[in-house]
Amino acid sequence: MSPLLEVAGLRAGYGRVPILAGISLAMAEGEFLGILGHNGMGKTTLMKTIMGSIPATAGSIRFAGEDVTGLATHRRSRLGLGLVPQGREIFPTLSVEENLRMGLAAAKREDRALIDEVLEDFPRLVRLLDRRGGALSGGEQQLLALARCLCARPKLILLDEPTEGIQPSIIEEMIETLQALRRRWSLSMIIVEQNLDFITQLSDSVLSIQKGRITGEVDRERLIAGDVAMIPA
Ligand SMILES: Nc1ncnc2c1ncn2[C@@H]1O[C@H](COP(=O)(O)OP(=O)(O)OP(=O)(O)O)[C@@H](O)[C@H]1O
Repeated sequence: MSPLLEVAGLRAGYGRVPILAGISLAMAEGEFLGILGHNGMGKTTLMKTIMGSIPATAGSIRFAGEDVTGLATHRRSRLGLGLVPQGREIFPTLSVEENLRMGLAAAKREDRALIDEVLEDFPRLVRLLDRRGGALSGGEQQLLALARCLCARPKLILLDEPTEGIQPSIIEEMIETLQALRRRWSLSMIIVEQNLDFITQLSDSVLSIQKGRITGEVDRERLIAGDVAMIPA
């Protein structure tokens, strides 16, 4: 079976500054792939280039059997790519419910029932539907960003540093939510993280990224042992 996502020789950067130096990776449908790397190694740039908000300067991105390298972001969304961005980017003055409606904009059909289905996996958000996004805790905002992304029914979610600045109790809840979503929906996910425990619990395999290159697969036993000496800063 062909991979759901296939990235080959991908290069991208900001102006004349190259950041991604030829990234290649492939993942199957249903897979949860972790990408581990320190600050500034190019994780967010990779997510944005796959999503299309940063143009690729070389290489290719194939998703769900199509070459999407030159496609606009909204067209990639329609094909089933979804991004939960670093820093969450929820709308602070809109209510939780309104934020979820914004997620419907990327959906194939704008249907309130899509929101209700998503909320079944987010009981904490059901209690907060009328609250302004800006009045939620960081962890609640992260759950909202994930739920908003799910409203568009993505096949592949790109989850960029979801644990950044979030209290441990909500990180546990996020792990449980993601595991439940995985069981209930046919989802694939790329999880970009620095949090070893989070990435280990959720990923089928983990790649390390350094200075815009994938430097290899991280050994699972060493990950579980918390031994990250092989990923120098
Ligand atoms: N808008 C921008 N303009 C210029 N350089 C940028 C821009 N955004 C990021 N960079 C640089 O690109 C490099 C990779 O950044 P990126 O955000 O992809 O890293 P990261 O691995 O996601 O790390 P972090 O966790 O700190 O976000 C860094 O050196 C960063 O300073």
